[in-house]
Amino acid sequence: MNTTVTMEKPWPQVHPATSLKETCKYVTKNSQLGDGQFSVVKECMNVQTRDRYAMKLVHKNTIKGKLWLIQREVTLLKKVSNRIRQLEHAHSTTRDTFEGHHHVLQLFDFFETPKNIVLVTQLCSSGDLYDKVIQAGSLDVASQVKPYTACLLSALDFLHENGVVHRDIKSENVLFRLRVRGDEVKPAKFANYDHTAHDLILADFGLATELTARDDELREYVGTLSYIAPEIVRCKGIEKLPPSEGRCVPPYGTSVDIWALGVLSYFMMTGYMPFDCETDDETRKCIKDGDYYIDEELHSDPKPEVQHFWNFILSCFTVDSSKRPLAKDLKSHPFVREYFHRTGNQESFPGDMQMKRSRSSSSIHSIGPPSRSTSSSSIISLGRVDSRPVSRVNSRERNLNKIRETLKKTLSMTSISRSTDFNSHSSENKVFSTFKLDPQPPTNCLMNGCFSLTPESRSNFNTSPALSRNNSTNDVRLITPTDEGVADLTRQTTVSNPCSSQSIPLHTTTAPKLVTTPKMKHHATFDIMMGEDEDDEDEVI
Ligand SMILES: Nc1ncnc2c1ncn2[C@@H]1O[C@H](COP(=O)(O)OP(=O)(O)OP(=O)(O)O)[C@@H](O)[C@H]1O
Repeated sequence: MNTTVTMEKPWPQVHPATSLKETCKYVTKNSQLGDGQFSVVKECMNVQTRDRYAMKLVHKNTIKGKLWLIQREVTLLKKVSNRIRQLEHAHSTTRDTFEGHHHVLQLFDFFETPKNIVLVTQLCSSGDLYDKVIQAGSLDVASQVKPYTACLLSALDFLHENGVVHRDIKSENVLFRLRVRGDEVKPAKFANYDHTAHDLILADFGLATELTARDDELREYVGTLSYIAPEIVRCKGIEKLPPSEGRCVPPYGTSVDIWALGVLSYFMMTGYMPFDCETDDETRKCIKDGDYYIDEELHSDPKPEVQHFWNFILSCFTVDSSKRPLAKDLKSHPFVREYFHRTGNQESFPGDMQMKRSRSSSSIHSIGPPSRSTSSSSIISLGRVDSRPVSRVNSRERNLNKIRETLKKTLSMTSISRSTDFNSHSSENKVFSTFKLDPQPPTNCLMNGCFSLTPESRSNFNTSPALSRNNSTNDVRLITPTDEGVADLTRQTTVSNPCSSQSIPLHTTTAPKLVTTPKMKHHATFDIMMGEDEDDEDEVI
């Protein structure tokens, strides 16, 4: 995992003109960080602050009729990000090793262009957990599985406390952020676990939803098959039932994320999925029965952390969701509790002796490493969306040992010492245990989802650009052709990127287009470089 601390402020060479002072302008790299079913994600830079972000571009054509999905994602990310900032401003920290709110993807800005809905988020360019597990074969239980699980638990606790259920916890949605501050490097004496856990970010809120009072009726069949809880499985086909019958299906809540966390921890530990079978129906049956594959050799490993792991999994895989522990309860589980400040109330968990064995283990379970879940493998069978066939997440590779031999790399744990007692939780080790959120959002960021910076000028993504701009009441001057900053910017055709020696093109049409609309505000200037895609020609807002 590349955890290089990046301090430089590369790419665009914008004239430090004061006329750009209030302009929020982004340029993107041509290459993609990733893509999803509806979106392309690119690295971008605010040309004024030089802070680097991820820019998720959701092409409007791809979400026709499903705009509400993006609206929901933005609403949730905005709520969560606002809450994170509140906590930051209040200097609110716990004595836990991980601050849950630091590990949830932050939204910095969002706006709409004629072609795209654009989300500017924290940059997580250090890979994802899926790749980390696949490359290693499986992760080290003490130094990796435990802290990653604890960190995710902390993030889930934060989300659940704030009424948000993620519904798509999986390794592909766990990213590692770009480090932006030099002082985040942990001194060796505290590095008794893989400190990339501090970079871990839970992303993709595409299926997340808020648990309002109304949402005690969460009965949507959503998620990714390998990770869904039994109560979600029971919602399959609910949209085809008459309403009276549909209401008889028990609703679900935040505990679906706890189940998925169990699946994810299991995947980290073993490199394969607990419930996957040859067919989707078999997988669903195993999930409903809580029938997961147990490797006898691993299960009988007497190491305390391994035994604690199995017990943790057992707790997460409690089939009866009303008995499944909450995130805050699991923080005191022996598997992860060393990362959390101890309170008086210690949750009791079932003892190892009560652990049940998988009844059908190897005969039906598919224990090959899973193939990357593409976005289309997320189940989205919501009433208002066309049901799509559920594709399987996992490949059925059987030759586990061969693949493991090929893929397994020796984990570099040489810097790991085991001397620190994290139970003592001195404020001293806390200093190095989590990070300060950075970069701060640009002072002129939107956060109101419109074309202008003014809160008055709100957009619900359907507002026409002209209307949105007209509503702006911000007293800013218009860009004129003689605007020094813009002129400088637009004179450039390429900017050399010191990092990659790649040229970052800056288009030349910005200023003339901007000045043709008299009411357009200075703030509403965004340059979105879309790369080579013909449809993605430069956009000016
Ligand atoms: N903040 C980020 N930093 C770096 N890469 C990112 C970031 N957000 C997303 N990505 C990359 O882009 C991919 C797609 O992002 P995301 O999952 O949010 O899009 P999506 O359209 O919602 O996808 P899905 O169809 O899986 O729901 C991710 O798998 C990841 O590789």
